[in-house]
Amino acid sequence: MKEIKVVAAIIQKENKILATKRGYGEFINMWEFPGGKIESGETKEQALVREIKEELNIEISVDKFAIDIEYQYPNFYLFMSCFMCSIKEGSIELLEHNDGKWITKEELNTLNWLPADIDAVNYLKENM
Ligand SMILES: Nc1nc2c([nH]c(=O)n2[C@H]2C[C@H](O)[C@@H](COP(=O)(O)OP(=O)(O)OP(=O)(O)O)O2)c(=O)[nH]1
Repeated sequence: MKEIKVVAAIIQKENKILATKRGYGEFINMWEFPGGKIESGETKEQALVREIKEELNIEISVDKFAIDIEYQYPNFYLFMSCFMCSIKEGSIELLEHNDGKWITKEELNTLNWLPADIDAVNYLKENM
């Protein structure tokens, strides 16, 4: 079974976090935390900073580890590390997603999240 290693950014601003909607592929129109696959030679933090620049055109600071998630999808096994982040510079442009919104803890349950993200959503319900 193929394994993929991904990093995801839970970007916080005041009491909200950023959710983004996938704009293409197998999971189109489901909500996620922006991020992507770790490339060889990168640390998780480096991968996250690179992915967020590519996807949202902002500079982030990676502030704190949040949660590690493992999830078996039908065609791959996912390892995903999530970090609490904040915006250092720039304003968001959705370069790869088709929607994005700042949501409160109470709104977490209103979105159709990728299945692996349920653990991160539960983490946020306890920790944001
Ligand atoms: N970025 C991100 N990916 C997630 C989350 N939850 C989740 O199951 N994934 C999965 C979906 C993708 O299969 C994988 C992330 O890979 P990716 O963002 O590079 O997307 P992709 O598969 O479209 O990659 P590519 O074809 O562009 O190389 O992890 C999440 O919250 N954020």
